[in-house]
Amino acid sequence: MKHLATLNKYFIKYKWRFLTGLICTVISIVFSVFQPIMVRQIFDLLAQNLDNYRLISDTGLKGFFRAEFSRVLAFYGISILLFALLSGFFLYLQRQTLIVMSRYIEYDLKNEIYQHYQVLDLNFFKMHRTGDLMSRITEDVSRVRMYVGPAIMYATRTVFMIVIVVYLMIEVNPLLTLYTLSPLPLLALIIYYVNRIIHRKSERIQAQLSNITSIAQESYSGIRVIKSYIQEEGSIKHFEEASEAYKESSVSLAKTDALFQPSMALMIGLSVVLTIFAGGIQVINGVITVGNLAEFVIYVNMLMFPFFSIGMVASMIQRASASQQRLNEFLQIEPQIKNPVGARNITIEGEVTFSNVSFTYPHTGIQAIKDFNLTIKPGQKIAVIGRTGSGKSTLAQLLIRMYDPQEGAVLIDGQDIRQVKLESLRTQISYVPQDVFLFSDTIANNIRFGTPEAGIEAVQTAARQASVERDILGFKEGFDTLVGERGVTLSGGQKQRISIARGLIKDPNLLVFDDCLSAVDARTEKEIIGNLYAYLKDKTAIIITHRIFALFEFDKIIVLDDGRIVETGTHEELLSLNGYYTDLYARQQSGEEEPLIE
Ligand SMILES: Nc1ncnc2c1ncn2[C@@H]1O[C@H](COP(=O)(O)OP(=O)(O)OP(=O)(O)O)[C@@H](O)[C@H]1O
Repeated sequence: MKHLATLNKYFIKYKWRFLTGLICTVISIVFSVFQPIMVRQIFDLLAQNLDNYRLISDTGLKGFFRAEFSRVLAFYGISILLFALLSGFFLYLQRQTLIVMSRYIEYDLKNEIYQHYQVLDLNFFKMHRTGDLMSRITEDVSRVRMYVGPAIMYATRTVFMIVIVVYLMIEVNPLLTLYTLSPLPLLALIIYYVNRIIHRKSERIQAQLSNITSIAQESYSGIRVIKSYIQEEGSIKHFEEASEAYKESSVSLAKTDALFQPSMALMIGLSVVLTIFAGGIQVINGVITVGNLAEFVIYVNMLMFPFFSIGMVASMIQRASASQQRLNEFLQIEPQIKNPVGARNITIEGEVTFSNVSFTYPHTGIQAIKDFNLTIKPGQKIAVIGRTGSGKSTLAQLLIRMYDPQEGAVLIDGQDIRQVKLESLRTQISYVPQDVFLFSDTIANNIRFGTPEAGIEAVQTAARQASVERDILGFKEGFDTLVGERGVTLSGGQKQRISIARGLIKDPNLLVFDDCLSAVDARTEKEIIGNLYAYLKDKTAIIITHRIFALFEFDKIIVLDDGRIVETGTHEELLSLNGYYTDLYARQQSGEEEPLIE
């Protein structure tokens, strides 16, 4: 329960709705208890006067009696109807306030979680599975909503209903109250356990359903691989197995569900029988009236749902508490990469220094960069080359502060980037990552992703510089073509070039290209490099690559191996060293490695 205390801030935020909801609950209950009271009065009136009526032989008097009875019955009938309407109206208001409040809280909570996801650093996302992250914002929030909405509503209703009705019952006869209420706690207990079983089974079904969905999703995405390896049969079998498990669980849930309603009816029937039996004896003994007995039968029915909801609410609260605990733990995670106190803005000129930098990925313990030193002057073009896993991308990640080094510092224009405002740093560096990611949006919006204010001319220029404009204009909708599932399927090279255009449109002084030409053909690569030459004229650029671009005159080429610089120099200087670079160059030329671009 203590975990749910975090939600109190929302009850305070929506205090007026909350209070109105509680008041409406009480009013609705008060109006509803008039019904049994009036039924009692009618029964007693009839019981008291029926004998007298039968004894009257005078037809005129009989007619008068009957008319009088009809009038009284009509009055009670209309009153009961009126009170039922009023009770129903306030019930409506209660739902309008409390359930609507729970939807507002759900909205706030989802936003709070999403905002927290946005501030958390890369390390967090590496350590958690996407499914887990998704379920926080969907399942956990919806369970918590069940607490702030329905659970609170049912709990308040239950408390007030039990207090008011039991008070009225005791007023009539405490002993009969005891008899009548005796099966009800048992009912609450049974409901609680049955509910837990139902939820456990529902959760299993939910997990199996999402398994089926992922299997289907994966097979749609991988349909080309499935078909080319003739694995259709295997894929069908895999799906059938998952479906079978889902079916078994669903049938099992249906069986439990089927028991639920009849057990409820049995409990209600038991209570009514007990009331009539014990109450009948009390009536014969003259302790209570026939009206009281009728009144009690209605009370028992009125108490059924509240007792039933005790079990339901208890299990709702339990589940919400577990979910809120998960949410609290998550919301308390502080991002490791954040703005320090007194963070400064920076206007990047383009000087980059790695000073004795060592970095180990925290969750794997892999040391990717070891005592790394490098200075890049403003306007210089640097190539970082090295075999796979040598630490090239890690350098880029450190430069845009996706991670902080454990030792040493990364400086831009002489300032330690840990002292600079993150937004200021990242808006002035264009980073084109190795893994391209395009959003399900138009090509134009994908290009202007980091600069939403950019006009279509700027988008077109960036596309031209990235040598992708021709491809885009070839699509029917041009720059308005939708990308992804709802739109066209782009080739790997087209995606890479759109991603490059996204980096170029920012027009910063410092750019990092992380192996982002791997999927384009040699001719296009040459074209892009030609365009980049002009574009990068006064800018600082770090180009991470597997391949040697002999055409591009780099100020410095750095050869990285196992997180360390093993060779450094210009193309000619490195060739004269007869080392790793020469070897790579020779292999590229002989076609053993990827081809040399010339
Ligand atoms: N997010 C990560 N978490 C843990 N370890 C990582 C992560 N990214 C990279 N590594 C590890 O750090 C080392 C350097 O990886 P990095 O991606 O920097 O190499 P790279 O030279 O860019 O390789 P490639 O050319 O294949 O992209 C590798 O051993 C890799 O397994």
